[in-house]
Amino acid sequence: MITADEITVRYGRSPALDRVSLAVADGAMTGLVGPNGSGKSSFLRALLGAVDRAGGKAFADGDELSVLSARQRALRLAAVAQSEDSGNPLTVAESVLLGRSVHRRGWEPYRAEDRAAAAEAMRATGVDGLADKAFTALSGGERQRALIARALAQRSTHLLLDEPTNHLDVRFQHEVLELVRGLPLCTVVVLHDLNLAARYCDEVVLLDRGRVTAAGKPDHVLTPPVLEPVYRIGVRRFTVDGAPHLAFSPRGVR
Ligand SMILES: Nc1ncnc2c1ncn2[C@@H]1O[C@H](COP(=O)(O)OP(=O)(O)OP(=O)(O)O)[C@@H](O)[C@H]1O
Repeated sequence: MITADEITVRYGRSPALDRVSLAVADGAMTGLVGPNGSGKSSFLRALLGAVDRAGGKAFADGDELSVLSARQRALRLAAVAQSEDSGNPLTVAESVLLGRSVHRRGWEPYRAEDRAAAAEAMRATGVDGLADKAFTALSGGERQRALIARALAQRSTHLLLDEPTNHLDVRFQHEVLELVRGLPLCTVVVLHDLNLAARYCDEVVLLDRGRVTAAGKPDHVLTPPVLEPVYRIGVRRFTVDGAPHLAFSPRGVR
């Protein structure tokens, strides 16, 4: 379980996140949505300890994240950031195996179970056919799937994904989220595509200018009256396959 309690992040004087609280249950997937610059990535960075918090606390399974060592934190949280280093000189298989580093002590060689976990993660994300290809030679979508494979190979109990569907074609967008939703993990996923959030997330948290504007089931959060003032665009809502489906109209803003 992830619990964030009034997290505040500042870059300089202005707060990028202002007392943001949320809870994600085991096995559940929470979507973090909101306009550009609303603080979504900053929230993930605050959980990961990649930015200093100006206030608040964050817990994974009851343990305060800021007091854990980097290794202890990595055993709990696996992450895929928005843009990851593209200068990686490794093959896909080697890159995915890096997710197992946290399970090794010092310079110990990888064990059979590390290779098995990496192979399973590559199969699950459909990059097993690319195992020997250089990471730098991958397309944007292939690279994204390899990064997700690396995070899955880590076998942490919680997963943080920053726009994991970026660069993915429509089929893989759905496949990746279907896959992630089916994992018995506690997942926070930043999504720009509100229709993907509606379909795959158990809960949605809407951020606006660093604050939580709405939170709850997609059905309750992803409504025209909630979304229109935040995104300042007209929103119409339909139902497709039992999930809310939104259409946007720049001229329709109320
Ligand atoms: N390293 C930084 N230094 C200064 N300001 C920053 C830094 N990183 C983010 N910000 C600012 O903090 C605010 C929140 O940024 P953040 O990247 O968390 O938003 P976001 O919701 O993830 O945006 P996007 O949807 O565009 O990725 C923005 O105003 C941004 O300009």
